[in-house]
Amino acid sequence: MPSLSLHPSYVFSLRSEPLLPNAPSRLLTSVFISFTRTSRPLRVSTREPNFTEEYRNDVVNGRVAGAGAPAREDPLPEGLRRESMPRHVAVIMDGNRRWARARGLPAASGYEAGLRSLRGVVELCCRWGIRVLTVFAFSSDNWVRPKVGFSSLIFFVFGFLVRFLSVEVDFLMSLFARALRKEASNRRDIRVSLIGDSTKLPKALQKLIESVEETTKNNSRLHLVVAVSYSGQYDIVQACQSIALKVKDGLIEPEDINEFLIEKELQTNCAQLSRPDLLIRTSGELRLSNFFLWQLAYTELFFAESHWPDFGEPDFIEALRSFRQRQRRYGGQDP
Ligand SMILES: CC(C)=CCC/C(C)=C/CC/C(C)=C/COP(=O)(O)OP(=O)(O)O
Repeated sequence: MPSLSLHPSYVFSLRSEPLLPNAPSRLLTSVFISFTRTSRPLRVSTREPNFTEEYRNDVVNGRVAGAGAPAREDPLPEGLRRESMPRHVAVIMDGNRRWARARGLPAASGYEAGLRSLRGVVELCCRWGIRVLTVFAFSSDNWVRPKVGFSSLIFFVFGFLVRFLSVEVDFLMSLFARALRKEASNRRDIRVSLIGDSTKLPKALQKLIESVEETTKNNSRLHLVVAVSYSGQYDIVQACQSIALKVKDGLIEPEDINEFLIEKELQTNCAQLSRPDLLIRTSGELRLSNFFLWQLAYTELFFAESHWPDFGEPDFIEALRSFRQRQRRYGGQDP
């Protein structure tokens, strides 16, 4: 549960688990340590723009990453059809803390349960031929959440107030690191990418991300994209900054700026992502919370009541069945 950054290159995590199932008391059971350092430069896109009509044609003709049918798939559950499955599903994994709070557990237990849920959804995407899964794991706005400090450490060492420590940021970072390490060693056919302002992440995590992206870059069954320290506004701002620099350097004129150019500079385009076909948000909240703002222009939205740790196969099937009923017009005429 508590997690400390005692040195910029080291993330030191302690996790507590209940002694007995459903018991309110918690004892320490495990310790995780991670280290290394580096920084990751922002990648510059060289892809052609893909906006609305062009983009739709690209998807239909299989030119967008994640488009086209994969080779190995399970039969689909009743009510789903191969031709009406989304290629790219994006998820706002909301409700982890509420799930934990409802059980008298610390926030960290909610995130651990959320990670288990994510593993289940990744598995289902692989089985059902969904090619891209983007998960909103940590918003640029989440940095204001509690981070453990020295006083918390003292409390912790003396065994007091353990259940009141809310050290979400560092814990989440160590959870990402563990999950990434596991993914890199799994040797499944899954490509993992991260989008977001990686310069804000601990150096050890930046290094790990770089190596996982490199190790998995040729995998093709599923592209799992984790949005960390990401927000839709951040993405648009960094795209504008990049365009402004090009204007300043005389590479383009202000009149050249259009939707294609902006889209080209977005981090999603740099990661060679198609736009999401379906966005799922769990936990009953009906908002976008600064996730993909540009990219959701023609995305179908589905809001589930379950908290993310409870989101399982039946919920996913319900979302996909709902997606199947939608008539997508991309702002154009009826089909
Ligand atoms: C490797 C990897 C991607 C791990 C996934 C871990 C995970 C489930 C992260 C979710 C993070 C997050 C801020 C969710 C929002 O729920 P919340 O904390 O705001 O919950 P609340 O709405 O109940 O307060």
